[in-house]
Amino acid sequence: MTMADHLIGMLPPVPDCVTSARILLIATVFFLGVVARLLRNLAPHGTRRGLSIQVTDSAAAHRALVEHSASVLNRPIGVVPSGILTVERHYNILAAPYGPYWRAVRRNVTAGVLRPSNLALLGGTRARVLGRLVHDLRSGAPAAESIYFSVYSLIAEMCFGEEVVSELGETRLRAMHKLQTDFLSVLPSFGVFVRYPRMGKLLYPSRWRQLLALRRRQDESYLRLVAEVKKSNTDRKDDSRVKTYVESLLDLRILEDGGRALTDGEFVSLISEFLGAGTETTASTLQWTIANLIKRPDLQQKLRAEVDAVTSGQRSIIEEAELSCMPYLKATLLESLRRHPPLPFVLRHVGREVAAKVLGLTTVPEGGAAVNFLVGKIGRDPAAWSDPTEFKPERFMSTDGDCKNADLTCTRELRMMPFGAGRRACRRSRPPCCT
Ligand code: HEM
Repeated sequence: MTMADHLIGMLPPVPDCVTSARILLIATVFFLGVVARLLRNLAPHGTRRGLSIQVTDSAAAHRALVEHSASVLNRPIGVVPSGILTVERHYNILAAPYGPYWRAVRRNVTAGVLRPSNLALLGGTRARVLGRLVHDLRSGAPAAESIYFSVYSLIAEMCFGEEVVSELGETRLRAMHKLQTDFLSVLPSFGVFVRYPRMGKLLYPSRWRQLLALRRRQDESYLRLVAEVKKSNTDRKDDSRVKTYVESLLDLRILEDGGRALTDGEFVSLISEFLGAGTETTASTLQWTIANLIKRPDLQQKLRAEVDAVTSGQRSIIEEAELSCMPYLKATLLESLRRHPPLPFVLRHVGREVAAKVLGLTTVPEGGAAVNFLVGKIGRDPAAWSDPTEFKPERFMSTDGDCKNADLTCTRELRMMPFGAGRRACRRSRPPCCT
């Protein structure tokens, strides 16, 4: 007997037409209930309304992400917005399931373009981009926009190379940056197509068309640049320069998958990720750091004194090697990453057994659950940090107190994790003075 039958059974005998009306009413209420639940689950911003577990305890995060990192290797596909691009296996690194492809593309970026020795060779590019940023800010250009575009230009050069980017020109580079920000701002609302592929397309046809159009524009602009990198590579004799990200992707072979090269779809996903992940995180960190320095002229003065000491007050550019002699700059960046981590949480798919054993959760369904590790809250935990909401770089200057909390690798213990933790952490992309 269904719930509707049960309810009808409880009704007193009434004329037929009234019974039909009641059945219709009950059926309508049930139907509306089902539709309401469905729509709640299809919430436009991609937030999962089902089982959502949040971890704010740093010891539990360390146990799960570091001590049991071999068991929590994947992100929950249905909840990661970029998962939408994986429908045809066009994985980026972030969304790729653990396996040969993930290992190959991750190793390629960490041991290649983001290798500290490689980054050290980019001093000239950084100086040029910084010079243009200072010029833009002095001429009154909007600060946030200028910071984001400067970082984007730097990451674009690391991706395609100086020659290809300068041939592209500023107007077209700005258009590409706009495409990237448009894409990132609507990406969360596309999560619905990953969780409910058929129903999502049926209920949100215009959003689906918007996704396809954005992806097509990415295909067109990135693949054209890949072709130009390929062409300029064949013409070039000089091997001493820094290898760009696209060059490394062109050389990459997935050995455990028959030694295949990357597909066009994978190229587009990986380039989009590199430009997006590299720009948003770095620019947001810079923006928060500058905002805090503007609010606190006393901190600005301390930093100025350190810069003057290193450059003897003569130069506006700090060399890579000099960064290790700048403890106050390091402390300021660490404090910025602790107080305002660009990614406020990291996600993992956690199996039922690990959830019970490591996190003490006994209600996780058989297939496991999505777990949010709240990076922001962990970095502001009053049990681990004194005055956690204050912006105090000094906490990282002493050899005792909060200073011991600065281990960004989270290997031994975890008190802040702006770069995540465990095998899926963002490695090798830390600011050079914070490694
Ligand atoms: C201030 C700078 C940055 C911060 C704070 C940051 C933060 C993060 C965080 C929190 C994660 C998730 C880690 C986890 O799940 O445990 C991540 C992953 C990732 N980040 Fe970064 N990131 C930064 C810069 C960059 C840059 C410059 C790039 C590349 C150009 C990059 C590429 C990636 C990639 C590819 C992943 C996915 C790693 C994987 O799933 O294996 N990040 N990042």
